[in-house]
Amino acid sequence: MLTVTAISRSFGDHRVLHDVTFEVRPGRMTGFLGANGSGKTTTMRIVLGVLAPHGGEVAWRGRPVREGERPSFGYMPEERGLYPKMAVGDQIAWLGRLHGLDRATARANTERLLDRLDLADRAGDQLEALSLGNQQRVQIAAALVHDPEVLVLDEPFSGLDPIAVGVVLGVLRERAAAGVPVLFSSHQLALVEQLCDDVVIISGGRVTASGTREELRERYGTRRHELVVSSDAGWVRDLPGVRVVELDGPRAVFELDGGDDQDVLRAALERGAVRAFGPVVPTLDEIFKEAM
Ligand SMILES: Nc1ncnc2c1ncn2[C@@H]1O[C@H](COP(=O)(O)OP(=O)(O)OP(=O)(O)O)[C@@H](O)[C@H]1O
Repeated sequence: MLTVTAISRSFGDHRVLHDVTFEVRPGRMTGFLGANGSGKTTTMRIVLGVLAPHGGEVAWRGRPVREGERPSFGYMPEERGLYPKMAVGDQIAWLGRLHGLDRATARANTERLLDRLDLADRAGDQLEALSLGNQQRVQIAAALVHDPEVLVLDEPFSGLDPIAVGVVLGVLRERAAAGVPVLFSSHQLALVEQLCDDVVIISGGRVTASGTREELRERYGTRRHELVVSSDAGWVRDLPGVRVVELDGPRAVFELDGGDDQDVLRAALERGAVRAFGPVVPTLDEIFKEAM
């Protein structure tokens, strides 16, 4: 388990992180969500030891990790720092060597990863000759070549087409299944909704919600209910203890304000057929807006 406890950080007088606390569990994909400037990159850089916190602690397997002690972390930074003129295969293998792999293992890992990322035929090309999406796949290979114990990826899916998302996701899921905690940031809520097991939402440098995807849905989702009947549902507005938030012909979405959802169902059945009835499962987008 990777734990981030009460991390704080300022730049000059500007406090950008306030007691940031969350965990990234082995074998899980954890999505790190936040608006621009909310503190995702700063947090990730602290987790990686690229930046020192002003308070708090990062621990891996129960032991605090300090600067220079993170050789087995794989990092994909937001500013992609690879060499444009160097051949893709040489570059990945060289990064593997920098992480302490012997030459044969570095080569073998490079080949396996490029093959897995559908880049085998581009190994001899200069990085800059690749499309941006393919360069991004190379970045993933760079973060993974040394078989890291922990993966931290800043916006790994931005700019990828749906096929590339699937390829990269497959590779990351494999690592997660092998027991690696995977933390990745993203703005693409719909994508995160499909991909992640756990979610951490950060706003203004504070964690405003965290938990499994299902927990967040439950926590934020039990308030709204949907009713679909066969004629106009306007009568729901007159029920006591019910507040209608959306009304569209036969469909009403309502919140309970002291009322009971089963009373609403009974009232609907007394009037005729009920086509649908139940709690509305919120999208991550709705949870995100509420948690901001
Ligand atoms: N080196 C720095 N010096 C001064 N301020 C900084 C520095 N790095 C980050 N900040 C500030 O810290 C805040 C958080 O930035 P950060 O890059 O962590 O946000 P983010 O959530 O990753 O944003 P984005 O989604 O836009 O990448 C911002 O207000 C930013 O201007």
